[in-house]
This record gives sequence, structure tokens and C-alpha cells, in this order.
Amino acid sequence: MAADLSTTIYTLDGCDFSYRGTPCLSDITLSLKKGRMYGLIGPNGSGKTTLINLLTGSTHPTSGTILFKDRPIHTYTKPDLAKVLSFVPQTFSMDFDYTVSEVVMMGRHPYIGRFGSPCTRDYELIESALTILDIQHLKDRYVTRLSGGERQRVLVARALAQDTEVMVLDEATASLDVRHSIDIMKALRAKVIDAKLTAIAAIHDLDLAASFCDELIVMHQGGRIHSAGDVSELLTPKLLKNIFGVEATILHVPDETPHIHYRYNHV
Ligand SMILES: Nc1ncnc2c1ncn2[C@@H]1O[C@H](COP(=O)(O)OP(=O)(O)OP(=O)(O)O)[C@@H](O)[C@H]1O
Repeated sequence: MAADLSTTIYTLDGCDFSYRGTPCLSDITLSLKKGRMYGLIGPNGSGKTTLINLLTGSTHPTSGTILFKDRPIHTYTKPDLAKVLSFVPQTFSMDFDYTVSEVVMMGRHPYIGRFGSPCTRDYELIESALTILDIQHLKDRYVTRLSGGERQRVLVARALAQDTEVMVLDEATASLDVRHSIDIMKALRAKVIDAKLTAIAAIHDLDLAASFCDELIVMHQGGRIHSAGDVSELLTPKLLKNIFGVEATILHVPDETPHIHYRYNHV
């Protein structure tokens, strides 16, 4: 049966990437569908952030092609891309002291322009993002004076306010406490279900990935994709042993997503 191309958001075909001649990604071939949540997992240095940079169009493959919504990603202008694709980076730096509200408002810039006037809908989206990320009380604070976790929530709020059909996140929960990590994943999951968002999240917390993602993309050393597919099929003790070198059991509790039980082998 022919594939349903109308629901394909990304098609990566044989993508390689090198940093000044040093190979980093090799032969990345992937098809990512609309309305799915993907967890991008793999050990440190396996190429997750580099792949994320290709997916956001901020860098281009050394060879191979990336189609985004059936068009080569490099043919989109930055403003056009920003209306359909939002990005939560791992870290960020700002040249000026912006308040939390101002940073979240930046999510609306693709629609209103840097010097345009926001409309009611813009304010509604900003308020909603501030509430979902539990940062209403911080809205007049300078972002540079927030904790790492608070700042990370501001970046996710900015991406949510951007209201795009695709969101790419690079370890968006890395500095968050357990409640805020779960809240962010829940908020993404709700958008995946209700608004057919496609979310691709590089994530180290495998339990969170297993609980909230539909599919995993597993990277391994050498910048290759080891495997990709449904969480329930992919997440096995053998995979965790092969990719991360850890001993673990996958617990299947009725009506719950799988849980990973690591065996630490304390002496
Ligand atoms: N700007 C750069 N110049 C040269 N090499 C780089 C650069 N950025 C990353 N690398 C190298 O590319 C490889 C992949 O790095 P990348 O950051 O994509 O991995 P990652 O899977 O996101 O790692 P982590 O889990 O530690 O965040 C690593 O070997 C890294 O040292």
C-alpha cells in the first residue's frame, strides 16, 4: 500500500553531517509524521543536537536531503519557517535584559513583526503559555536573573506561544524538577492529541520519553540511527544494554506506560 504522504512532515534521506571535515552524522534516513510525538534518545555525543539543528534548518547536511512539508527545508525563509516550526534550544543567551513576558512575546514575532502591535489572540496565546508553564508570577522578571529551570520554562512558553504545527525541543526538561518536567510533557502531549502537533524532543530521561512519546529515534555512537519506531516495540532491556550499556528491566503495569527499572548492582 502507498504511504500516506499528506501526513509526512519530515523526510530525511541519506543525510550526513561533518564539523569541518570531522564526520558527526551518517546516513540519517527518517520519515516523521504529523500528530506524533518523537523522543530522540542516545548517549552523549551521539549526534542528537546536531540532528536537531538539521531539523530546525539552522544547519544543513553535508550530503543528503531534508524535505519539510514536501519542500527542501533550505528553501523556506526564516520568517516562513517560524510560522510552522518552533524550537526550544538547550541553552540560550540574550544580548539585552528582556522580561519573561517580552521573551514569550517573541514567539508571536513571526506573525506581528518585531515592531507591529499584538492583537487579542497574541495576548491570549501568551497568557495561556505563561499559565501552562507555571511562570505567570515571573512575567515581569528579567530572564537573565532566573534559575536555569525557570529560564527553560520560559523558552518552552515562547515556543508554545508561537503556536506552530511542529515543535523541536533539545533537552527541554534537562534542568527541570520532576513536576515541571511532567507538566511540560503533558502540555506537549495535549497539543499532539488536540492540535495534531508534531513534537520531536531530544531527551535523556528515558522514563519520560517512554511515558509521553509515541515513537523513539535511537541514535548511537558514530552519529547513526540505531532504530526508530513505536516505544512499545523498541524499548527493551537489550536496547538499553546495547545503546547505553546499562542493565534494566522494563516494567509493564496494566493501563500505564512502560517504566524502566535500572539495576545498579551496588556492591
Ligand atoms: N561545533 C562543533 N564542532 C565540532 N564538533 C562538534 C561540534 N558540536 C558537536 N560536535 C561533536 O559532534 C558530536 C555530536 O555532538 P552532539 O552535541 O550533536 O551530541 P548529543 O547527542 O547532542 O550529545 P549530548 O547528549 O551530550 O548533548 C560529538 O562528538 C561532539 O563532540
